Amino acid sequence: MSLADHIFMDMCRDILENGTDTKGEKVRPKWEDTGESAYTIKRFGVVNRYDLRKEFPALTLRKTALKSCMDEILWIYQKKSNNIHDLNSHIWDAWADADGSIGTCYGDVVGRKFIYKGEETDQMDYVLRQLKENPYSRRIMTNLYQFEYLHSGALDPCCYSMTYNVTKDAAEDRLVLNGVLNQRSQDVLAANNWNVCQYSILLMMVAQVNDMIPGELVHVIADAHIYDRHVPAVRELISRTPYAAPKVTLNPEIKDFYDFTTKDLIVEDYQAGPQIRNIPIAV
Ligand SMILES: Nc1nc(=O)c2c([nH]1)NC[C@@H]1CN(c3ccc(C(=O)N[C@@H](CCC(=O)O)C(=O)O)cc3)CN21
Ligand SMILES: O=c1ccn([C@H]2C[C@H](O)[C@@H](COP(=O)(O)O)O2)c(=O)[nH]1
Repeated sequence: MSLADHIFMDMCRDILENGTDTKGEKVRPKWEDTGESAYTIKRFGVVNRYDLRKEFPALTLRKTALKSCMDEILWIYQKKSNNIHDLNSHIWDAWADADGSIGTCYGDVVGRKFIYKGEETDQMDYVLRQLKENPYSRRIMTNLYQFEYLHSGALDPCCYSMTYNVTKDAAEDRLVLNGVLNQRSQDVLAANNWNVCQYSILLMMVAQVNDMIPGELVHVIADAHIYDRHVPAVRELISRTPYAAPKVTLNPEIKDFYDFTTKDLIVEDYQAGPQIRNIPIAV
């Protein structure tokens, strides 16, 4: 039985049993079909730890579209694009303008140039270089929450910072790459495991090109919520019996972060419960 399923089930039960309801309060998101406010049951300050050395944290209660979520993480951190035409899924369509742009958020912010110690770089190149040259630095992070660009982005980034931190596996005499993902807002049914798998794959890619072992992902969520329309689906989902975690690896031939494609993600033995079709997404 996968550990990630247990973490997910415990988090959902905690939100449903101990969370606070935003019903009747002033909230931003709406349901696209009726224009009604999309209320949630929310829990403040959820922290989940995943150890990639034990298993890949894909949910088995239902399948997470691992190639699609890798595609979105490559869109943001590798292609550094803000245009949905560079994305193979349709998850961002509702937020794009007529040209396909989601404005100054996500990939646009990752790719913005700045000068660091006299050289032009961007946030991802900074991380890759620091891990090579100075792996024990405690200053290795990306931060997408840039106040000057928020007004012209389609959505304020939800997963907004990733801090990379290196430890040592003394037995194997190799470095281990860990990460803290900070998320200000989490749609638990639509995107929790989606985001967890994305940043796990990102950690695996960055570890591989630095010859490190992918270690722990610590996911810190400020506002973990279940939308009102999602409650029956969540209750049904967490009543299911999980399977063992799948085996998820990367093509070991890839040595440059910019060479990874979704073809390099190898998913084996992914057994999961039935898909929940047509989850409504609050906009
Ligand atoms: N309310 C809300 N929830 C979100 O999760 C969310 C937003 N808004 N706004 C922007 C992005 C878009 N995100 C999404 C939207 C849809 C799926 C989704 O439907 N995923 C499907 C699979 C899609 C596929 O196969 O490509 C799933 O079953 O997980 C995932 C992330 C995450 N974000
Ligand atoms: O990667 C993502 C992107 C978005 N979300 C969810 C979290 C919220 O439900 C909405 C954003 O609404 P805000 O009012 O801006 O918080 O999108 C997610 O879970 N993961």
